[in-house]
Amino acid sequence: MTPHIAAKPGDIAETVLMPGDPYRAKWAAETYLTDAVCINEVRGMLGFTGMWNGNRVTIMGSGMGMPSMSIYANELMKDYGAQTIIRIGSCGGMQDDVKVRDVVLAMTATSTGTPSSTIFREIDYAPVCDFGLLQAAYAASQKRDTPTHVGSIYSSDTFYAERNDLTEQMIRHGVLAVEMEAAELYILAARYKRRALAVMTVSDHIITGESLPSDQRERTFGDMVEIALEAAFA
Ligand SMILES: O=P(O)(O)O[C@H]1O[C@H](CO)[C@@H](O)[C@H]1O
Ligand SMILES: O=c1cc[nH]c(=O)[nH]1
Repeated sequence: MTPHIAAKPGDIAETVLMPGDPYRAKWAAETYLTDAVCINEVRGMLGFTGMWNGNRVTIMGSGMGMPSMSIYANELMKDYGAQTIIRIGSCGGMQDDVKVRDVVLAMTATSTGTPSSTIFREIDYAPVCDFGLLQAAYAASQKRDTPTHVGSIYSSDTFYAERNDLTEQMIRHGVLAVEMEAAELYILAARYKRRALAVMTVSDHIITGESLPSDQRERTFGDMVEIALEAAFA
């Protein structure tokens, strides 16, 4: 047990899928896992362990933002031995050809800083995903009709951005989408020598202003869950 996770040692699988939303975790576990058991309810951060295609998987919320992701990813990697964490998130499209409901695979995540920034001092560290997971996720995506984009994303500290100039620079430099957790997840995976990837569905569009309702963000992003599961066990 840790301050934020009540699961017993062994209750959490080596492979963990993490949406920000704990109720997306519940939906994904009910939809894709067999014999799923709830392994955490502390602070409402629901987590479930079950089986997918003969493989043991945990699906657990990370909360919103990098400080929250940092707490859960640290405890999962350090105290529960998680070897692979795949974020299954929503994101805001930042390019004209990245449409709502498309899938984004994040090779790297830019930020203005993460909870880990202080240890890097003057280094502008470049967080990067696990290449094997990325390859496998891309292969899984190509078996589906949903358009999938691979490239860089922006891990922001704000959902309601006030700095339009930063958004403009991200768009100008080809950043595909904005979300709020991947950069810190990639940094922690590098530190603990584990595998990480962010697989996301576009829920909003920064240029067009489109926005899906909360029930769709919670329960309809199945392609990304399937891609993440296939990639984890490829
Ligand atoms: O849908 P999730 O996985 O929470 O991801 C995105 O949605 C939240 C903001 O609405 C942030 O956590 C952002 O990263
Ligand atoms: O962080 C996020 C997530 C979804 N959509 C956004 O615009 N931002």
